[in-house]
Amino acid sequence: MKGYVVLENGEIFEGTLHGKEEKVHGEIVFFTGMSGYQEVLSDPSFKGQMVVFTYPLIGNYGVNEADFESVTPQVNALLVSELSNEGFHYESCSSLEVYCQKHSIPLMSGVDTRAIVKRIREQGDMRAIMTTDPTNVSFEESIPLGQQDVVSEVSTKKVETYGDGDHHIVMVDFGYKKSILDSLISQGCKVTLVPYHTTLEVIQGLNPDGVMYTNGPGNPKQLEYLLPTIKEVAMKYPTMGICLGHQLLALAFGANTEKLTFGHRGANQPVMDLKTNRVYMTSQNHSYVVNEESLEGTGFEAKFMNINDRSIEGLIHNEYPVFTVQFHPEAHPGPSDSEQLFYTFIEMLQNKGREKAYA
Ligand SMILES: NC(=O)CC[C@H](N)C(=O)O
Repeated sequence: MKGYVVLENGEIFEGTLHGKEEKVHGEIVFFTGMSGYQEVLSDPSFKGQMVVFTYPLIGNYGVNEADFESVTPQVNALLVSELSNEGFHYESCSSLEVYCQKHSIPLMSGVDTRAIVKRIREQGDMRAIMTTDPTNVSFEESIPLGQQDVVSEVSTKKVETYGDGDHHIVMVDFGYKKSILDSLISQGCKVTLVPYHTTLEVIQGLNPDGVMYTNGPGNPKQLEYLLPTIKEVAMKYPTMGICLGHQLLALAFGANTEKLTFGHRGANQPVMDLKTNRVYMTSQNHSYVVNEESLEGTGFEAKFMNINDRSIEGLIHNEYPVFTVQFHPEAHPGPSDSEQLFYTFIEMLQNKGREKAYA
């Protein structure tokens, strides 16, 4: 069936709509990895977003049982240039189209993805509506960008423990990727997953060795009411923050965040370690960044920088054993160049301080 995506700037792009016919609203963003569509569609940080893939052929290795980042799909819609329905992989158990149909994820193929991406690069991430009737759409029905309350939709509702390692980590869930949990368990951790609004008292009651603040969807400033708790926790326990977790820790200590014109979403973002000048290729998925000037007086200093646009990619605190990354050391999708940062975190717990962090 013919489908359309209507951008907030008024432009309309057409394609073939597979599955769900009803109108879908979302923020339209683009992902530049050549593979990884299965991790993308199940990463809770994409909640509320329609993802355009810049790689022209999507679906060619099917969908398997192993590579989901969460139990259910998270994206609002997918837009691809050419859709492959072959699963050229021994682990494939479904085609992308069948999977999306089964889970009511609207998938549009045959779209001029290059043109949409160029528009987003010029005008920024914007709202969009996917529909079969482009004459009957209104953006008044969709929430303005940065104002959606998406974390409460994806965060766990209960406290659950995974793994049985020696280091006990409380992982505060803003929409965690399964690979973060897997990375911690493989580093010898027992992980207690808690809801995003868990209080300091509850965390203390769990008696952790360290705390992990996870990735998650939306604008970090929507969660301003959590900042006092986050700061108190970080002053008490060795703490690591990934992506949204990084942004929230920065805000908690008094720094500021801002929205990029178009986000970093892909599997090959070059990031420099400012202490060693070593460059890592990283997996990324974010719209917001910590503003460098705002770090003054927070005790945080920049540890990692994006080589493409010089934005802040990670922080280390001068006084407390706290470090953060804007990128995804757990990879999935993308390179695992920076995976050792989980080991750095474990060393930090063992030293009960930051002396060995980033040694
Ligand atoms: N992956 C993430 O945690 C994303 C963080 C935040 N939602 C952003 O877009 O910047």
